[in-house]
Amino acid sequence: MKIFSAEQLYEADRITCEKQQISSTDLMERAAGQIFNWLNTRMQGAQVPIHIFCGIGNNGGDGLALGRMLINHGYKVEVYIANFTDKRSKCFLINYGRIKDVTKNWPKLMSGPDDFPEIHPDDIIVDALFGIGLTRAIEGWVKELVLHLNSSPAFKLAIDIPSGLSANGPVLDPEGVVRANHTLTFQTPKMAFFLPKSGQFVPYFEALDIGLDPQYLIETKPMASIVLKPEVKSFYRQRNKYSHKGDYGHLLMAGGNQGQMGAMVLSSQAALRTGCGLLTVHVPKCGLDILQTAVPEAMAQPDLEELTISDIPVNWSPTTVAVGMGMGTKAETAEAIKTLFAQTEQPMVIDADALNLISEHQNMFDSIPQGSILTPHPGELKRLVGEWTDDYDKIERVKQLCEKHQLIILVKGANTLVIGPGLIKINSTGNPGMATAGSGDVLSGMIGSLLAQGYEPIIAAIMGVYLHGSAGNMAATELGFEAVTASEISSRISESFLELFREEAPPQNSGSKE
Ligand SMILES: NC(=O)C1=CN([C@@H]2O[C@H](COP(=O)(O)OP(=O)(O)OC[C@H]3O[C@@H](n4cnc5c(N)ncnc54)[C@H](O)[C@@H]3O)[C@@H](O)[C@H]2O)[C@@H](O)CC1
Ligand SMILES: Nc1ncnc2c1ncn2[C@@H]1O[C@H](COP(=O)(O)OP(=O)(O)O)[C@@H](O)[C@H]1O
Ligand SMILES: [K+]
Repeated sequence: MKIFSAEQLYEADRITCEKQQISSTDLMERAAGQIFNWLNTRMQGAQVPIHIFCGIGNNGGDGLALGRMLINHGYKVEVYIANFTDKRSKCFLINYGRIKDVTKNWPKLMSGPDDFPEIHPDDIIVDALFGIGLTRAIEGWVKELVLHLNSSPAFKLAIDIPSGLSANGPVLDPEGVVRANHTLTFQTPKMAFFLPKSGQFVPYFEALDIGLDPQYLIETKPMASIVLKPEVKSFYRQRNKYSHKGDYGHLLMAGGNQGQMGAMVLSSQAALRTGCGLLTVHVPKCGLDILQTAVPEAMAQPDLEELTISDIPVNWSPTTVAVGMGMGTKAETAEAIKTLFAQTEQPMVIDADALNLISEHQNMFDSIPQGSILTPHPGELKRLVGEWTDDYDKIERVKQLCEKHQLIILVKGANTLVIGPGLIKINSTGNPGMATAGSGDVLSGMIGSLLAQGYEPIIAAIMGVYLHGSAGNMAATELGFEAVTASEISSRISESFLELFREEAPPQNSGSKE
């Protein structure tokens, strides 16, 4: 599913009106109609007071049009206008006129805190103050209005985007954002819904189809796209009946040091469960027995050193390499990584301490094989790209690094981003139970395994992240967030593959029909 910027959505609106020969007021009518259908399906005429708070732009116009539709269907509605300027949009004005035609209870013009209404906890608030046209933080008494709405426990439904959030820009003032319980957004989700600082304001959302021009939506390169099951399923490659283990790649996994051998155990198990044909682990001598006992399927190649990694021989040409898990950052390990990069051309997975070493020796960037996948957690990422000012600055820094060195870099967390040259993919699986020791090691093993099986690096990254999150979701469903451990995620990798091919139950009632 694509994510467009506010600018692209305005363009989509314009082209839609032009091609479908409708006015922007007609398009607003369609949009408000979808919100009405959604509410009407759920409320079935219930006389719960609905308070609609409108701004003076087109988001406010949506609120007015919705108010009229609800009034026409006998709902109990109060409409308020935050009358902070007389620069009202055309569609707002048309809908302001139209609502006056259907009720004697005209919208109440608010010009300060004295006009704020009391809201009963069981009422419903509709937030139509600002949409994607927000250009600056909400200030003055309108901000006080947002605080007033936020102080109410009433259910809050945001139209298009919670007021105070930018569609694709940083949060300007976290206090001045409506804390909506649910957001009904038009056509496609907004970037803000998926990034940590702004996503917290969008706990639940649904995208309502308002019939924007399909050609524009298909042909326009989005700023990002969300990875959903059908896409991952399309990547999956069936196994040939006559295939043998040599067809599924030989992964070399290097890492571990005294006290952190578990990371390698977790990665190895995850790699095997993800399907690579052969696995060789390279660990310091002290880890040999641990690996051989915990993961009997893997072959083990001991380092020359007892306690740490000092060389990673690849003269036997593994299909690919995953390096760094629990590896430590000793000087001899840095040398081993440098040699590994110099001797390897094919893309590899680079995680954890290998990333920390690269951060310490920035000249190593130039020798990382192109197409390699870097899997930093937030701390490692900060060391790689420096301190960022906001989520968008973080993405920009990662994008630049990807382009400069032709790499794929993950921004891990809720909605992990897979960023590659010219592309941002947003993962849709995963849960906070996965914020647990070793879950990143499982992910590296999975991606390394997919890479070894011949999936393109970008596909291996997208697929690995999706399946890892899906396995985590199954673990959380069965165990609850707190009891999710990396091993529990790993043991559900098989389920995550099977789930790709499970048929969905048909939707009950989407509420988004016209
Ligand atoms: N045909 C269309 O263009 C459609 C527009 N739609 C609605 O239109 C919305 C966008 O409408 P607008 O572009 O009119 O913008 P908004 O309604 O989001 O904002 C209104 C105006 O407020 C001003 N403003 C921005 N930040 C402010 C601040 N902090 N304090 C005070 N004033 C501020 C801006 O000049 C902006 O134009 C969408 O989010 C959606 O709800 C929908 O009806 C779908 C169709
Ligand atoms: N709140 C969250 N929601 C979803 N996934 C999460 C969340 N927190 C962490 N994760 C996932 O868990 C993994 C954690 O990786 P990482 O921090 O590298 O773990 P470790 O270093 O312990 O192996 C990542 O894949 C990340 O996306
Ligand atoms: K809004």
